[in-house]
Amino acid sequence: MIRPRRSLLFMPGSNARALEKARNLPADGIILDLEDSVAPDAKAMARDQIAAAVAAGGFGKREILIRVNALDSPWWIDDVSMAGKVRPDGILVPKISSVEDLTAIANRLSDINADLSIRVWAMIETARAVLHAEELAAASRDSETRLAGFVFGPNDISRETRIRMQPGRATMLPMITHCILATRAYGLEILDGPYSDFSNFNGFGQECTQARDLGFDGKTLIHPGQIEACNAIFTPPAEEVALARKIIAAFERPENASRGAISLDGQMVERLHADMARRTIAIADAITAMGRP
Ligand SMILES: CC(C)(COP(=O)(O)OP(=O)(O)OC[C@H]1O[C@@H](n2cnc3c(N)ncnc32)[C@H](O)[C@@H]1OP(=O)(O)O)[C@@H](O)C(=O)NCCC(=O)NCCSC(=O)C[C@H](O)C(=O)O
Ligand SMILES: [Mg+2]
Repeated sequence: MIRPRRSLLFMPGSNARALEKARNLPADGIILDLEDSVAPDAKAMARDQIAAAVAAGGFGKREILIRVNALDSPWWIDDVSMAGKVRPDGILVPKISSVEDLTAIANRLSDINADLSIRVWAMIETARAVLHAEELAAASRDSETRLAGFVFGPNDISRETRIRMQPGRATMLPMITHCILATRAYGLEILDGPYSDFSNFNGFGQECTQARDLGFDGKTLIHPGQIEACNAIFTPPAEEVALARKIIAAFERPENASRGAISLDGQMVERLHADMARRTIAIADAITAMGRP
């Protein structure tokens, strides 16, 4: 099933007001954070607050992920145990660097008999994760890993590697493309990292457009003011959807039944374009079904 993931909004699990607001924000998904946005002495309170919020429900069709703490922290076992009980759509695990890390999470989920519907998302935000991106993506062939996709983490990458984050992201493009290729080779999804300068709407729009064109499925966000623009940029434009329907209709005509390539409005169109068109329509229909812009 195709699920729109244009916009996934992070919110600190310690911020009760943000958790309450989440139920009415037009993001495709919500990431309830226990990691970097929560101070060490607030971890337990945030865990309880997230558990209560997810158990209470009311998030509609929004995808709910819980970002647990990293495997080298003292909190991750309690975080994963809580997530296993309250059954979000998935958990997002920061600083995954090896297949062994994925196995540790899978084992913990299995030990607590966590529902199989809970998927695992890996943050790719260490040098080792980028270097091993293909190996990590390939681990999804073992269904026990529950791996659904990657979320790129530019801030931690920058912290560890000293590669600077710059407008246009020239410094990070090679690794971004490398990660996108790894996910697509194994049929996984990938979301872009957040844009921290949340009052810079121009810069944010440019980064969303770039993310879409690079092939990301959507972008993670840090402020509600980023949702609308992000949704608009990742929504297939009406003319693209109309063209997609035209391509499919053209291949369904009896005279084209045995043709691989046809001419449509002066352009060569092949069956691979019909495959792409079907995906565009599926995404557009899924967005419509969510009932929000
Ligand atoms: C960035 C913020 C700290 C800014 O907070 P604040 O100054 O309070 O914002 P506003 O006054 O503009 O807020 C207006 C209203 O919107 C609500 N709000 C704000 N942010 C959120 C949110 N993320 N989710 C839900 N609601 C939110 C406020 O409560 C106000 O509501 P109201 O009372 O009705 O007026 C703050 O936005 C924030 O904390 N953002 C999330 C930070 C976060 O989660 N960070 C972790 C993810 S990013 C990361 O970890 C990097 C990654 O791993 C990497 O390595 O790259
Ligand atoms: Mg990070």
